[in-house]
Amino acid sequence: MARLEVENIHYGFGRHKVLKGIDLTAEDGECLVLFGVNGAGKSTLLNILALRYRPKRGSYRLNGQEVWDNPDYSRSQIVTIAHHSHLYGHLTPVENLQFFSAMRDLERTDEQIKQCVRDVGLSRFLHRPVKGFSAGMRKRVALARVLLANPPLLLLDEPYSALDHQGVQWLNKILNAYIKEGGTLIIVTHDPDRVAALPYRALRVSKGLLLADTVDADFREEEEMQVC
Ligand SMILES: Nc1ncnc2c1ncn2[C@@H]1O[C@H](COP(=O)(O)OP(=O)(O)OP(=O)(O)O)[C@@H](O)[C@H]1O
Repeated sequence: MARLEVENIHYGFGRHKVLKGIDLTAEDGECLVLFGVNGAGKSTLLNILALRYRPKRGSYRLNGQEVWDNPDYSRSQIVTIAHHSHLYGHLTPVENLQFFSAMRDLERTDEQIKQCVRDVGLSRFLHRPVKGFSAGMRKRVALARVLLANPPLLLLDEPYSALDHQGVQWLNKILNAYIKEGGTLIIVTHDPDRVAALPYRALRVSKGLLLADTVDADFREEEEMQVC
């Protein structure tokens, strides 16, 4: 369970100001989907929520606690799946998950770990090094970590990329169950069709701010890419 409260977050790279006063709240069992044009700042915001980037201004509280007061504990409450799946290529899915479990002090048994790998459709690949895997298979291994950790807060950056049709359906089933059990989920995607099966609140990162996604399509088409 995670209740997020973000207030007035600012973040930039050098002189390039990307986020200019982000306010965001998310409750237990809520799914937020972040949309926005390329370069709007969606991944930057996710990196802040994952405590990879520390904003110079603003506050970020998780269950009432300022995250930067105890960053190690805060990180232990979060699993992030970003563009790069952060797997060790020479290790098998089971070994990758054993390592992840040890790093997080999850104390999962080998059987629990194997079951998570089976649950993402990789039964035949339990003991093969990940370096030979396709992008979609790697994504499945990364998502097996979500099943293993069952974190209070889950941050997913383009989780559907590289997944086949069956993979998308399977992922949405897992995410629906996660939300129902009270997990808090934030997804970045460009594709509303992919998340249509989820009960979500749509937000849009635009011009450094986070807005309810009520802007009509004509306006969106006029939006320019916000790259520097
Ligand atoms: N490490 C970095 N160093 C410098 N500039 C960066 C860095 N990361 C992102 N930016 C810039 O910050 C802005 C926001 O990038 P970000 O990746 O957050 O956008 P995004 O909304 O996720 O885009 P996309 O939809 O293309 O993934 C862009 O202008 C980008 O060029």
